[in-house]
Amino acid sequence: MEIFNRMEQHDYEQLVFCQDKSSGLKAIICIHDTTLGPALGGTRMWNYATEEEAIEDAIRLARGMTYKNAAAGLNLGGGKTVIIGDPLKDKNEEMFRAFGRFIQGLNGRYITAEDVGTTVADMDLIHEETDFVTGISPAFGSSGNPSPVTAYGAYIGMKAAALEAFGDDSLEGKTVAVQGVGNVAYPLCEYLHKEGAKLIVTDINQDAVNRAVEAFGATAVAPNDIYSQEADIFAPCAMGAIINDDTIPQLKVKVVAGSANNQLKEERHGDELEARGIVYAPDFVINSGGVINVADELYGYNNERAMKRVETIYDSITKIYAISKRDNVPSYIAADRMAEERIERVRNSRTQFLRNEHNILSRR
Ligand SMILES: NC(=O)c1ccc[n+]([C@@H]2O[C@H](COP(=O)([O-])OP(=O)(O)OC[C@H]3O[C@@H](n4cnc5c(N)ncnc54)[C@H](O)[C@@H]3O)[C@@H](O)[C@H]2O)c1
Ligand SMILES: CC(C)C[C@H](N)C(=O)O
Repeated sequence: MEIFNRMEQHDYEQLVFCQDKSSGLKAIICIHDTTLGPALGGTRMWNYATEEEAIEDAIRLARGMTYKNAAAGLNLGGGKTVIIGDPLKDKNEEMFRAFGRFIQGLNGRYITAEDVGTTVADMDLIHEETDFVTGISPAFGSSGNPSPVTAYGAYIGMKAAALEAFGDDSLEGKTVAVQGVGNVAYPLCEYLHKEGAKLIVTDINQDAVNRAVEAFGATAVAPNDIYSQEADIFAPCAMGAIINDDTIPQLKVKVVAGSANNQLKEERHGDELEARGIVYAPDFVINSGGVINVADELYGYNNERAMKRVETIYDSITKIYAISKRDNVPSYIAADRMAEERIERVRNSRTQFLRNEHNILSRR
């Protein structure tokens, strides 16, 4: 990979490689854009097959956070970290503390939180070394695990998408095919079950599947069969790039709405969904509940204030469909525009000179 060429696409600011031999830490922090504020984005731990795959994931996820934070109205830029390793086997205290020191070295340009493969306990270890971490234990006055809040945001975002597709936002009697029943999707299934939706679930982890079958009477299917189910809604809640040339022709649903990041393998797959009349709820908007919740910690966590902002996901998804119709563009483009316009407006208003400790007037 030509790293600088790759960074020039979409104008990435910084890529940081962190290595600590004694703990086995191999982490890549990517800061995409800090126009709106410090880059906030989670840390993913995953057993990547190659370093290139890990870099690519960090890069794609970091840009997603820029758009997510901008669209959510947060004063935060976008970044993300990937740690190379198996979260079930390779974690240790020293690793997360070493990682915390690398974050501290960035002096607030990057703030972390949970993502796939990391937990509140991991964030607490990072917190031993730096304050630039969120999603730490409620015992510290923090918001804890963001996943249940992400799930709530995904649920109300799905209702907004249902309104667009079916003319009614009720999910009662609708069949939802859920891919991955992990930290976000399990509480999402709980909301759906409570509303009377029928659930079809899959996961590569059989225990996760069994839990959902027992708790919600869900129908279990094999991982590769989830795309072709006779369902109303497909909820991707596992990994990215699952809306692609192989899966789109299998879809029989009217809505794609789930928590996974980077659902579209390429942008043209968003065009393809639109061409098939499938209502797509743009991922970085529908899954922004978690970051909205952890970002509130930066002001001194207030659950009521955070949840009020999470509620706006419904209106944001509705607004995206309105922009999509007004501008005659697919919903993923409408969502991108919403985020990009905010970043550009702030970028332009930041051109005035502001005196601080590091400029030409600092000794005056
Ligand atoms: N946790 C959050 O607050 C949050 C916020 C925003 C976005 N997201 C995104 O939502 C998605 C899920 O996050 P999570 O925190 O629930 O992660 P998780 O690891 O708890 O759950 C993911 C589940 O997907 C399963 N899975 C992985 N690959 C699969 C496949 N090919 N087929 C079926 N199942 C598969 C895993 O076994 C796991 O049970 C991720 O893309 C994450 O980036 C999470
Ligand atoms: C909680 C967040 C900071 C990170 C979350 N994993 C996301 O992708 O939005």
